[in-house]
Amino acid sequence: MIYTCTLNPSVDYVVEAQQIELGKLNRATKTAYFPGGKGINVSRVLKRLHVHNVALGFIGGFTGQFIADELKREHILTDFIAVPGQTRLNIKLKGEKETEINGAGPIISDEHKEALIAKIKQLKKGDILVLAGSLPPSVDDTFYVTMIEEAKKRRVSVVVDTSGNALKQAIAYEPFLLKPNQTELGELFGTHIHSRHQIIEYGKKLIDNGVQHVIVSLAGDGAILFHKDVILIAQAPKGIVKNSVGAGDSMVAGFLAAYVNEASLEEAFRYSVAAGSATAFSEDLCTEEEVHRLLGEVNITRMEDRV
Ligand SMILES: Nc1ncnc2c1ncn2[C@@H]1O[C@H](COP(=O)(O)OP(=O)(O)OP(=O)(O)O)[C@@H](O)[C@H]1O
Ligand SMILES: O=P(O)(O)OC[C@@]1(O)O[C@H](CO)[C@@H](O)[C@@H]1O
Repeated sequence: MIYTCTLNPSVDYVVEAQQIELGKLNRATKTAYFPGGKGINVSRVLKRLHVHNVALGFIGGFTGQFIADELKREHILTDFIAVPGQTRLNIKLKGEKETEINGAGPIISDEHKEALIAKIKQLKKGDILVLAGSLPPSVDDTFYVTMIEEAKKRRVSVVVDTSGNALKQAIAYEPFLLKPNQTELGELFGTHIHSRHQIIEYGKKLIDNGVQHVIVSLAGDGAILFHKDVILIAQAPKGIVKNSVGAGDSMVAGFLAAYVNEASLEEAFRYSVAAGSATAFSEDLCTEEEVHRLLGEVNITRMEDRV
């Protein structure tokens, strides 16, 4: 079974306006609410690709209830821990550019943290645990390490899609998959990445440190996959971007969906990039139909074998 864990879910409030001027009254042309947070997005895309999964994490208040209701409506299994306070509301402004304002999230007590660890202790060999998104302010960034340690004791494969220190600490545990974007890859090594050459250099370093698969996502420029001696470079399909929120999460879901269906590495990567782009070209997350439509448009080349 695949479990996703979103410590800090969100209701994503998408607001479209022709132009947005700070300090003025702006009128929206369109608004929408989506259940969000990175792990929840992974769960929603997995489900659309017919892969059963369970969404774990902390939810609270009317915003948390909205998430639980929406996932139920989509027939996604959940095992959330209800906490006092409100799940955050993240604003996604779509004017000439995309601007995001993400909330902080509720306070999580030690008792609730322990309740989540108890759920991780129930996982079994062969399960996959996806740890995705930021931590609420009251949760120390070593909390991911605690979860990873419990998962690894039980031979559960761990996927990590977060940033900052939490991501850095995860590397020592040789996760199954990391999906940093270019900025996050640079942050991992305390640098800014400006060239393809640097992406290759630092991607290889992650593999040399024991990470099993690394996908560096490059938005409209596609992605690069690293695994053992293999480096695959994908060009993203071209299209009109409607909402890139969740594109990275869709990549993780696409890769896992193909992996559990025993696709080859190249096919899993193709599926991953198609899912990311299908989400970028959609208002909500991708549909299976759109992913399949884009598969043939993902061009993958192999870099010569690593020495
Ligand atoms: N403009 C675009 N055109 C085509 N594909 C895109 C575009 N933006 C994103 N994608 C697809 O989505 C994938 C992930 O995008 P990106 O690198 O922006 O992830 P991210 O930074 O993790 O995003 P997020 O945090 O919003 O989920 C890309 O590798 C690509 O396949
Ligand atoms: O604040 P975090 O946890 O880093 O990111 C949260 C978030 O921006 O990520 C998802 C898209 O990847 C959105 O659904 C959500 O609002």
